[in-house]
Amino acid sequence: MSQAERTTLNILNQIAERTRERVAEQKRVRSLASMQQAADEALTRDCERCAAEKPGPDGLPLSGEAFATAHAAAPCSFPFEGAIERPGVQFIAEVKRASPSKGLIAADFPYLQIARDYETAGAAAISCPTEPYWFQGRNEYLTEIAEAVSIPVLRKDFVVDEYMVYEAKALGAQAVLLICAILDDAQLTAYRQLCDQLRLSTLVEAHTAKEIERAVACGARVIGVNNRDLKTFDVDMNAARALRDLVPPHTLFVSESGIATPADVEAARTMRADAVLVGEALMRADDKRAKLAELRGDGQPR
Ligand SMILES: O=P(O)(O)OC[C@@H](O)[C@@H](O)c1c[nH]c2ccccc12
Repeated sequence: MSQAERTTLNILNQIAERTRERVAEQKRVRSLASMQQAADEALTRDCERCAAEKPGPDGLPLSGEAFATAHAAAPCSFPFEGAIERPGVQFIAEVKRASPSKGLIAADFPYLQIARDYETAGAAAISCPTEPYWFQGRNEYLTEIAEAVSIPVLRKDFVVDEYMVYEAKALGAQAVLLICAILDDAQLTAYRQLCDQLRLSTLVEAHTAKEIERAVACGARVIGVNNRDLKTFDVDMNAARALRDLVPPHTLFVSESGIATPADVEAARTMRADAVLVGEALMRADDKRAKLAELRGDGQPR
């Protein structure tokens, strides 16, 4: 697609279109089969870790058939979901250098330090954009962050191809964002099920009642409403509240974007959100731990 053709699309579709080109470029460098293998290896490493947490009667990790039986009875958990289903509003803190609506947010970008600060400050999970052109993200940030912290990491990208799901697993993510507005029903279901197989959680993002319906239909266990309309960048802090009741009771609910004050977090609490996804307000704060404590409304930084 030419630059001229691209500029006639809304920003979300521009990013999705550029992402399809990015995946095509990547596939030339590394095949789908090779990416699938890397994802499988990451899954095997997860299962080994999970087996080590279920030692046999002799205290040694289970192996072979004993492991298979124990694993079938109690498969590896989904740590991202475990982290945000804890009581109270949990924080998914975003490590973001730039965004299409705000341009450069953090000229100084010590991403590992930021991720560690979020973890010490009590964030439940980290969101890491890997989109290179509008968010200035990098796959390496995700891999390094996932190694540096023990809380789960969400890969924030514009998934438009199964390749990106395998890649998320290979990079070390525990969760993947799926945006309803750029995927059809068949893709939503296929990618969500693939995530299940790879033991990746999905945060399925909706912005309209119809999209919530589609998110539920694809089997989403975690649904997020983006308060920012990705087609216009307009932020409406009532977007999440307006759609909240359409989300079934046992589905985890995340209010995303525009959260900047303790009152915004309080609003999330009153709408029974399980988590908030916060980027800019944290990224602009010099002291991230103090800002998280302020947002949480519990005074002292951790
Ligand atoms: O920086 P904010 O306003 O706190 O928003 C964070 C996050 O919700 C936002 O980056 C986001 C949510 N969903 C997305 C989808 C694509 C790109 C970006 C997003």
